[in-house]
Amino acid sequence: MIEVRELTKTFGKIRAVDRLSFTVEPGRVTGFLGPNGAGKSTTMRLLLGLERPTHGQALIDGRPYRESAQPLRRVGALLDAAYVHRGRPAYHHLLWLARTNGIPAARVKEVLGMVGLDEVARRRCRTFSLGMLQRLGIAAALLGDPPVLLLDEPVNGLDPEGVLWLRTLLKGFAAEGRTVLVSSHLMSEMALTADHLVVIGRGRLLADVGTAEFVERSQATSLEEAFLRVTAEATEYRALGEGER
Ligand SMILES: Nc1ncnc2c1ncn2[C@@H]1O[C@H](COP(=O)(O)OP(=O)(O)OP(=O)(O)O)[C@@H](O)[C@H]1O
Repeated sequence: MIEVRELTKTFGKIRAVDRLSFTVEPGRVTGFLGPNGAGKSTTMRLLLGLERPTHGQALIDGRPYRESAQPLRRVGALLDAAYVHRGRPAYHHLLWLARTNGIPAARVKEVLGMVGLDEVARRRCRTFSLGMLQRLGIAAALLGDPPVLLLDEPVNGLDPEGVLWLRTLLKGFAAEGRTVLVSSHLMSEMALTADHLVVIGRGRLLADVGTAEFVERSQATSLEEAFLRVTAEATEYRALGEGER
């Protein structure tokens, strides 16, 4: 389980995450939504110990991620697909990750097959398209067969077959009782993939609710409409509040 408790992160005067609290339960896909700059990536970076909270806690199974001896076996994460050694072949990128986490080399071939990159595994990462890099990043996240997946906009750049494959994979993961947190701006895809949503705006929690209920509550006909309504209302409310102070 992922737990965020009263989490706050400021960068100078910018409050990227603002007293945010939510939990991500196992057994379902949780979509992490919010407009540009809402604080999704910062929250994920805090969960992975890549930033230190100004206040509050970001925990995975009750502990900070930094304390893991073999982190890839605990959490599979994809934050930025371009964050690879460009001169290294895809196979070696994964092999290096596997070796540092006590994962057998045979698993590298397995995940390359799972993400459909086996035929290009010996090519250097710099020759990869965005979609291929995303697949490589997902392969890295799957290496340790982790109980928790944390993916920041993994759908970007994937072709239609890749989008369907990822949707099936995430749902399958959740059905096995694992925990999945996935951010995306693609509302139609999130409507198909996510059972539950955590929606944030300007670092604050706007909704922590089932996907169907989120749409119903906003009296919208689609997730896109509900999302636009909820985030616009929050912006108006904040602007009003700030004007009154
Ligand atoms: N290292 C940093 N230094 C200064 N400001 C930062 C830093 N990282 C993030 N921010 C700011 O924090 C806020 C939240 O950014 P974040 O990237 O977490 O949002 P996001 O929801 O992931 O956005 P997007 O959907 O555009 O990816 C933004 O105002 C951003 O400019």
